[in-house]
Amino acid sequence: MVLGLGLGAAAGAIFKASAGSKAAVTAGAAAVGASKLGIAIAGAIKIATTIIGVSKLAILPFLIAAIAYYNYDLFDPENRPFNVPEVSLAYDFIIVGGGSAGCVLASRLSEVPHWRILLLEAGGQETEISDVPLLSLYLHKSKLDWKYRTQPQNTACQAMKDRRCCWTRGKVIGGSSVLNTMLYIRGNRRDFDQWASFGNPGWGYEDILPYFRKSEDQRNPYLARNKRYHGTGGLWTVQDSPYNTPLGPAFLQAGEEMGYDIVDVNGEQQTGFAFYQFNMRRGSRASTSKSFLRPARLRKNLDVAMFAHVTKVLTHPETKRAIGVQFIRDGSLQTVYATREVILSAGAISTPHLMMLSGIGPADELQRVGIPLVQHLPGVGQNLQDHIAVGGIAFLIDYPISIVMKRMVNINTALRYAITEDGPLTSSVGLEAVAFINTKYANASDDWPDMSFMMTSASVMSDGGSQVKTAHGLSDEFYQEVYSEVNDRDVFGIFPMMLRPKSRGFIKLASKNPLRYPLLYHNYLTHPDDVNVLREGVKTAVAMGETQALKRFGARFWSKPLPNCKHLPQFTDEYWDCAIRQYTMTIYHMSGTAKMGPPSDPWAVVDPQLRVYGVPGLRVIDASIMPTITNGNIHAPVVMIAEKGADMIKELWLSSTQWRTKRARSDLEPICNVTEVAENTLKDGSTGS
Ligand SMILES: Cc1cc2nc3c(=O)[nH]c(=O)nc-3n(C[C@H](O)[C@H](O)[C@H](O)COP(=O)(O)OP(=O)(O)OC[C@H]3O[C@@H](n4cnc5c(N)ncnc54)[C@H](O)[C@@H]3O)c2cc1C
Repeated sequence: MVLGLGLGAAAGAIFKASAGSKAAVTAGAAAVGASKLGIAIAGAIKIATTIIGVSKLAILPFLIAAIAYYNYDLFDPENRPFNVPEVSLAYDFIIVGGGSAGCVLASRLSEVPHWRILLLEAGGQETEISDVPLLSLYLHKSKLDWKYRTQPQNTACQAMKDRRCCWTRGKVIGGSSVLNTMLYIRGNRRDFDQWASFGNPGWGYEDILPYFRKSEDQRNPYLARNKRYHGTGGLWTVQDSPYNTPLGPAFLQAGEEMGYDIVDVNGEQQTGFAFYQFNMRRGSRASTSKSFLRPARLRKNLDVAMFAHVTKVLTHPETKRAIGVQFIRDGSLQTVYATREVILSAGAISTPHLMMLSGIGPADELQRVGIPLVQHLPGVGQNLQDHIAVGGIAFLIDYPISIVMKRMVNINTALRYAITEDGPLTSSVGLEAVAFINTKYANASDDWPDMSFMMTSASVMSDGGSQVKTAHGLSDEFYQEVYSEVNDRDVFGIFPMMLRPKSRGFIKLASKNPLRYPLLYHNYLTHPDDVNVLREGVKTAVAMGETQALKRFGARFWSKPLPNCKHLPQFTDEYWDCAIRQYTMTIYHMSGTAKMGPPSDPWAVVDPQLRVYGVPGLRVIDASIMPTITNGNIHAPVVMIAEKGADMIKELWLSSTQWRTKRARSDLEPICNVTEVAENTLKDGSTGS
């Protein structure tokens, strides 16, 4: 029906809608004129529908028209970052990858007015749709996603097409923070104390806690009162979801029934149940691009170049110093130089990939594909860690209260989202509450739980087998047999997520062609302890459906036997051991592929200052540096790493004698002479393929 209205009519309908709540918008609209506004709305609709595909969601044009009208860009004080058409010959710092970490770095480093910063990002701008929390699953497999798939393996993801897990990654300014579900979880103090104990001074919990507080703008006054753990006034908003179903409080009551406390999971004690804290601002996504980069967009010393695919880090042939990068943009191979540092923030897949393409990595692996060795570092691409959960653990209920997409996405909810910034569209795909609990394999007195429950007022069948199934890459046969008969029914779901996996995957090169994706080996559930913990997690999740708090809604576990496990008696350990290998769900927390460690650790790729061993002038600052994955969703720790990384860079360059001496001569003079470096590099052929 909405599509039938057509673009003009949809926009027209919006113009007629009551405009009262945003005075500034109304006043501004008069000044700009309806025709310009109409053009802008049409433009927004075109961009967003091209990216997502209009056939997927009939409401899309109307929703975008509403958002574009009520949040009209011209009046947004924090508009999108500029995309420079050309980059200069050289910058002080080049940041590769404008994702979660890259945007934080660009913002923090450009605070130093005499530094020139370049941020190179392979993707383009965010869209109106990527702002809408309920619709994030529509971004998977869209143009904003790199669409990685792992190599087929027998240990997990057996229910997926070709037995390959889908590893969604953001290809857009803001990176995976534009596609994620915005859950704000810092992890456990023991994670960081363990990092320090591995030989990484400065990374203990008390060292890193100030960096969590620094970025945070906690909008829940009750949580914000606790100033030891929470910050206010930072660039990154953390708020409660504006929309919860009655299932949200029921999850917490169920937790109490099970003997757990209601806690602030980012505070003193992690073990317990809580409502999620979200990186949202006024009900919309607070990506790192929006939160960190937009406030810096007018800085003269910061250039952001989008659609720039970096293919190689250039190193000096004698000193091995990183001196610049090559990238493909507008169909041509370009070179740009860094006079101080190149920083890799391309994420846990692309960062090790780029290192190997540049000759930095395991010598035998580079030799295999014919890349000349610059620095042998066996740990590059190894130590790959991720959090996995079991998908499809769903409970039918008797009341029409859960997130059923058909019911939730309509003109009313679109207007509610655009005008009052709340309603079902502000729900992050139904995620309402979180639990950190102990299976029998954890020591409960440690407050270092080994299992997290992500509790949702929806599940895989809540959109009738369309987008969730596609996002997770489930095969048609599997979905059809297990879930199709409960399409669009009211349900809730629990994703039991194993927190400290012992299995380790790896990444290797498919070829020396930089545009070919690397080969990804997840190795999920190859360690028997992981199987034990995940199995116990599933059993506890199923048992949780038996609590009074959830039984009140008529909760009953959807126990259709899984195709490959039918031969095993249901509810036995053998059955669960089979089941967890079917609908194995990544929580998209790839990390650890360029791990931080002391020089004595042969697998360490970066030192505790995040500098790459053996390659001066090159740092890695993103999820790759985690020695071990943190105990919870990892986005907040990635932002913390970037905040700390930026400070370490400032400490080095703003305090070093070298810098001060140079600075005395001229504030703008770089450490090395760009033209000289460029000429030498070209002469010795380092810029070649
Ligand atoms: C679907 C999804 C849901 C998630 N949900 C949550 C959640 O709710 N809570 C949570 O804590 N965590 C969540 N995560 C994880 C979290 O978002 C990521 O761990 C985090 O964003 C990683 O940050 P990063 O900076 O390491 O990488 P990214 O944010 O992925 O940034 C890497 C950037 O580099 C760019 N890039 C890559 N290669 C190149 C190249 N060759 N040239 C130029 N640019 C390049 C990419 O396009 C991207 O913008 C989720 C992730 C996904 C994908």
